[in-house]
Amino acid sequence: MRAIQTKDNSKDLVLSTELPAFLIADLVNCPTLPTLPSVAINILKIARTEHPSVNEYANAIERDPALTIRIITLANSAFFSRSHIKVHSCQEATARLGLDTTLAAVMSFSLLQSRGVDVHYQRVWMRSIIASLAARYLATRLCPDMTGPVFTAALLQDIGIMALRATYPKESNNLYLETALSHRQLSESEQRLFGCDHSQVGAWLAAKWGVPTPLAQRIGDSHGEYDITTPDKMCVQLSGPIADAWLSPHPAQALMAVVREFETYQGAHAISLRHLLESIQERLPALADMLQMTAPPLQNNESLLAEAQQLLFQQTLQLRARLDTHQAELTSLRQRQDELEERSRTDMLTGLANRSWLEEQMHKRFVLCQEQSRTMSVVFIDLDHFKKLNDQYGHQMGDNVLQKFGKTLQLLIREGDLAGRWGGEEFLIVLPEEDAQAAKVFAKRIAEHLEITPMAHDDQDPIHVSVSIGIACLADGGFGSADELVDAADKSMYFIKHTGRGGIAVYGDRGASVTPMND
Ligand SMILES: Nc1nc2c(ncn2[C@@H]2O[C@H](COP(=O)(O)OP(=O)(O)OP(=O)(O)O)[C@@H](O)[C@H]2O)c(=O)[nH]1
Repeated sequence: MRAIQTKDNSKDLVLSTELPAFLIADLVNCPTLPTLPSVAINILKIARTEHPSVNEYANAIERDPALTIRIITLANSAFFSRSHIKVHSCQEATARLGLDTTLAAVMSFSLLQSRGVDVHYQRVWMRSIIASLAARYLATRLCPDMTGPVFTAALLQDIGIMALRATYPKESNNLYLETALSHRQLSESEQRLFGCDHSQVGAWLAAKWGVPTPLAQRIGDSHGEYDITTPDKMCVQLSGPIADAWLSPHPAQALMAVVREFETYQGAHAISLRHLLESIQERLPALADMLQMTAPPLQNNESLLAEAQQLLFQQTLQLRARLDTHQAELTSLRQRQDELEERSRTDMLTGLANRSWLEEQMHKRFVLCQEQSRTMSVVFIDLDHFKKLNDQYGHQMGDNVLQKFGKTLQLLIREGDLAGRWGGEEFLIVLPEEDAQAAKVFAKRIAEHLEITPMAHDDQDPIHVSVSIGIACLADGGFGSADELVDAADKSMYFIKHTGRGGIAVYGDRGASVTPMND
């Protein structure tokens, strides 16, 4: 890649556009590369001087009578003439048009005259003409001081296509005659074929002709990301898509896309789309005429805008509907995840916490108690003679008993307690902040409840179960882990099993605290 050096010695600017070396070599060696007639070259020379004047421009133009007539006609057209006062000399015309617009008019007229206008050039130039009108309108709203330079850059933004067509006629034939390609797609295809697109080639060509560097730079910047920090650059960048929309077979849709792009620009409120379209409409015939082109049929701005607005509205509705669907999907995904998490913590038969969740919680609570010097008690419960119950009434009845017992525990615990199924017919309850005595009171309540409440019925006959309960309190022993605490409660429970079942034992306080249920 090579940076482009300009001949612009009046300002120390270097064009920040780069072209691949092979492309520069091909362009330089191309015998049919677009050139400018001497009148245009002279005007460019004047443009590069420190203080170009209207007189100097007019003198240079007057050497070409055909060009002079065109410039005067343009100055008298509705485009530039608000009053009905006609200008008659090239000097008056140049003064009315301004130096930038005169330069743009001279260059585009010269280029079109030297090339002849085939169908493709007709299309490209019509785009440029519409773009220049759009850019001019935008500039009057966003950067009024830059109206002239913006207009000129927009009009010349596609000259790179002329250079690429001349240098690569074979490749260009397929590329540029493909009318279905959008300008953005065209630019992408050029990138693939030539390593850069026509905006950069245009900047190179302009620099080679000796146009002032800022103008060449604006041509080079006409594509790419919108730069909202430099309104003059953005006016040229936006002008292309507006022209594309104007020329599109579906202008409303294309215009809607432009509106969307507008919305991202904070100065957009200063722009009325209706006025923009009206301004293009009003000025297009005169400019097209000056360049001996046929302007496309007039648009019905009212219905175009109405259609674009309708489409925008529909699109917004569709977007909202899609958002709602996404939101609903997200909510149901979250619900599903919550359900899955809940399931992974729950014992399916009883609905209590399962063993793994109990162990995890025990571990966490144990560490917390140790850090904060707090206590907790663990109550280990085993249903007595459960095998016999299964044998006598069947496994299903055994399940019913376990379920009912689970519900009973849930009923009897307090908020903050944690009840779970340790496995089979074994249950564990964690009582935070409770000492052994309080845990024993709780255990007794369970036992008493079981005495009066059957856990199932066989026909009409109530089925009662008794339980063996072991208790361990963190404060009562030197427990090194949550497992050791559970183990202690388990051992106490086994003590009851071995001494006849249906009782409560507290770890570390054996003998004295073995409590039969009917105590
Ligand atoms: N219905 C049913 N039975 C279960 C379930 N899980 C374990 N059991 C049964 O519970 C019984 C436990 O028997 P044991 O460990 O001998 O204990 P037990 O019969 O209660 O005797 P003790 O504990 O000494 O009073 C076994 O027969 C298991 O099959 C379950 O989910 N559903």
